[in-house]
Amino acid sequence: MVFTMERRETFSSAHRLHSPAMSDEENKQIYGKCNNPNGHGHNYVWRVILKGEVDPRTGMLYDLAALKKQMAEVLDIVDHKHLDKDVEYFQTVPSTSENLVRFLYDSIKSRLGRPELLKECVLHETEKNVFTYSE
Ligand SMILES: Nc1nc2c(c(=O)[nH]1)N=C([C@H](O)[C@H](O)COP(=O)(O)OP(=O)(O)OP(=O)(O)O)CN2
Ligand SMILES: [Zn+2]
Repeated sequence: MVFTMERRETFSSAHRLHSPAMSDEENKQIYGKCNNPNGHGHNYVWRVILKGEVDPRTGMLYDLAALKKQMAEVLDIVDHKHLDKDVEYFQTVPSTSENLVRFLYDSIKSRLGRPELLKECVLHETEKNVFTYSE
C-alpha cells in the first residue's frame, strides 16, 4: 500500500530575474519588468510531497515533526532574503521559479532521513504561477 503526504510552508523573498549568461539588453528584453535592478518580491508557497510505504511500527510514512524541522532549516536560507544577493546558489543561476523549486527540492532531499520518499516539490510563485520539480 502506497501513501503520500504533503507539508506546506510559506516564505517571502526578493529577487531580480537576471541571467549572467546574457547581456543587459537581452536580460531587459527577455525578463521585462522582472529585470528591474531594484528587484521585487513574492510570498511563495513551498509544498513537499513524500510517497512510500507506511512503517507498520509507527503507522507513519515519515515523521512530520522531523519534516517540519528539516523544512525550517531550508527556509532559513531563503525566507526574508534577497535570493540573488543572499543565497550563493543564485549568484550564478537566474532566480526563476524553475531554478528555485529545484534548489528547494535538492535542499530538502539532502536533509531527509529517507530521501527515497521524496516524490516532488511544488512552488507557488503567485496565485497564478505554479512550478513542480521531481527527478
Ligand atoms: N518561466 C518563468 N517565467 C517567469 C518567472 C519564472 O520564475 N519562470 N518569473 C517571473 C517573475 O518573477 C514575476 O514576478 C512573476 O510574474 P508576474 O507577472 O508578476 O505574476 P503573475 O503572472 O501572477 O501576474 P499577473 O499579471 O497577475 O498575471 C515572470 N516570468
Ligand atoms: Zn518574481
